[in-house]
Amino acid sequence: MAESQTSSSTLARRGLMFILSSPSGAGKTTISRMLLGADDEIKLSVSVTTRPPRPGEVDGVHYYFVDEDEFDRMVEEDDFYEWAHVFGHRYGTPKGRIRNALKEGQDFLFDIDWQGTQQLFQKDQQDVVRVFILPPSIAELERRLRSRDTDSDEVIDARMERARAEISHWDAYDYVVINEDVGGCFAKVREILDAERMKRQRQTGLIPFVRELMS
Ligand SMILES: Nc1nc2c(ncn2[C@@H]2O[C@H](COP(=O)(O)OP(=O)(O)O)[C@@H](O)[C@H]2O)c(=O)[nH]1
Ligand SMILES: Nc1ncnc2c1ncn2[C@@H]1O[C@H](COP(=O)(O)OP(=O)(O)O)[C@@H](O)[C@H]1O
Repeated sequence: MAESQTSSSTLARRGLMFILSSPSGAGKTTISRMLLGADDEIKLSVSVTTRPPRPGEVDGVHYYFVDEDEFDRMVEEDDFYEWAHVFGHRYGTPKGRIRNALKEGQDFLFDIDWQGTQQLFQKDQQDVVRVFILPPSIAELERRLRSRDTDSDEVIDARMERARAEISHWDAYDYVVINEDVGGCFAKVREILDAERMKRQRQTGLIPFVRELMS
């Protein structure tokens, strides 16, 4: 078969900003890590935080851990796409090289809260895909936070206090997935990502491809 100038399997496309949010403990970190492990085309947007690292968290991989002064400096120098106060700490999305990489077809995963989601959406509606993960019940949410064994009782109580407020933002998302069993939830999140990649507007290589088909 003669090789065509434009192959359908290598069509250029614009990258997307794939946001996963949930009340704390519902499983977004678990799903994020599964997605990053399974899919080479998506990279984590590593946030900057003033929260201390949890055991096993690596600076520059899970977060950039900074002190209050460093965070202030980054705010002053306009280094953030968005930032927010969450659970008494500050979290922000650094600008880095995201804009240019999107043009080159790189996808980014954002594990950020509803405030950050709103800000990113206002800045860049066409590239943002918003997914909200819900726990199957409040009792299970609390069980998961306790079983994770990373936070004190006080911190867990504060996270549970906030859970209802966080859940109330569910309708500001494009997709809502209930994380009952991890495998099922992960499969649904992947389907969403795959379908969003196929959106006509994102497939920038379609115009020359179709032109060639029709010529
Ligand atoms: N707005 C915003 N929220 C963030 C960012 N990074 C993390 N978060 C959110 O901050 C909250 C607390 O995160 P974390 O301390 O890692 O605990 P988690 O709830 O167990 O994931 C979560 O809702 C995250 O989605 C960020 O860069 N911007
Ligand atoms: N579907 C699930 N069933 C049971 N446990 C889960 C499920 N999803 C996540 N977990 C566990 O619940 C805890 C909280 O999940 P995590 O991904 O850290 O949540 P988040 O990032 O939303 O705070 C972790 O110990 C994780 O292993």
